[in-house]
Amino acid sequence: MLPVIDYTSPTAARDFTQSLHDTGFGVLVNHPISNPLVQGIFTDWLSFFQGEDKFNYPYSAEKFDGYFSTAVSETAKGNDKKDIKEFFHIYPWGRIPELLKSDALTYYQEASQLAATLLGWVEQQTPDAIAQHYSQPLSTMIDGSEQTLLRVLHYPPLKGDEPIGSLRAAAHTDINLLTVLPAANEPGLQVQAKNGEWLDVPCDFGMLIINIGDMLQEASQGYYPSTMHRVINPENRTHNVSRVSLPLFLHPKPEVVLSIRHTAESYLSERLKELGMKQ
Ligand SMILES: O=C(O)CCC(=O)C(=O)O
Ligand SMILES: [Fe+2]
Repeated sequence: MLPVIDYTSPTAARDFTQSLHDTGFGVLVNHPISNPLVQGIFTDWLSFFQGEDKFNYPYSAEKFDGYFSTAVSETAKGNDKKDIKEFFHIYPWGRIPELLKSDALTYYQEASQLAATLLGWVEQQTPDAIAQHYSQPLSTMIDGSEQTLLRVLHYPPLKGDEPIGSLRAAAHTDINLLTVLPAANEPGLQVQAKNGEWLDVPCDFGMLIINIGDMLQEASQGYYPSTMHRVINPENRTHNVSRVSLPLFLHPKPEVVLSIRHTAESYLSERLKELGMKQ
C-alpha cells in the first residue's frame, strides 16, 4: 500500500521523496491545489466530451494540442490495442475552448507551481552520488519551459464491444519528469509493485498523486524509478460510468541534457514514436 503524506508535515519533503524513491509514486493530502477548482473542471469537461464541440479542435500532429478521439488514442508501448479513452491536450499557447479556458489555465498554473516545488524537494533529497550527475539543478530544467502539458482525459462508460484485453489505459510509464494527478472521479488507477503485483492507488477525492516519469528516472540513473501504472476497466455496474482525470506532465526545456544518452527533445521524440503518436 502506498503511504499517504501530509504536505504540511515538517517531514513531508523527506517522506514524500522516500516514497518516490521506493515506489515511483507519492500521494499527498493537505496540498495547496484547490479541490473545488478540480471538481469544476471535471464537471465542465465531462459535458465537453459528451457534446459535439470537441470535434472543432482536432489535435495537431505538429503541436500536439487539441482533441484526441478514441480512434486516435494512444497505444501503450508493447501493446497492440488502443486505450479506451479520449483526451484534450492543453498548453497555455495552444487551443482551449473559450468557456473552459480560465479554469484550465488557473489549474495549469497552480499545478505547475506545485510541481516545481516538488521537483525542488526531489532535488534537495537526492543523494550526492546521484545529484553530481545532474547536468544542471533539476529546478532549472523547467525554467521557462513551454512543454509542460495538461491532459484532460475522458474514459467513456464501456459498451461491451471493446476489443478483448483492451484497457482504459494499458500499463505504461510516463515520459516526462514528474506527473501531478488529482484523484479522479472514479477508481481504476493501479501501480505495479516491485514483485509485479498491481496495487490500487489511493483515490479519495482531494488526494494528489505524483509519479516519476522516464526523464527523471533517466536523469537520476534510476534512483527515482518511473513505475508502470494502468487504469483498469470498471468491474461492476456502479463504476461503469465516465471517468475523468487531469494529469499534468511536467516537462523540461527541449535542450536540457538528461543524461549522456539523451536531451529532453531526443527522448520525447523517441518515446512518442513508440506510442504511435509521432511519425
Ligand atoms: O487517468 C489516470 O488516472 C491516469 C492517466 C495516466 O496514467 C496517463 O495519462 O498517463
Ligand atoms: Fe500515466
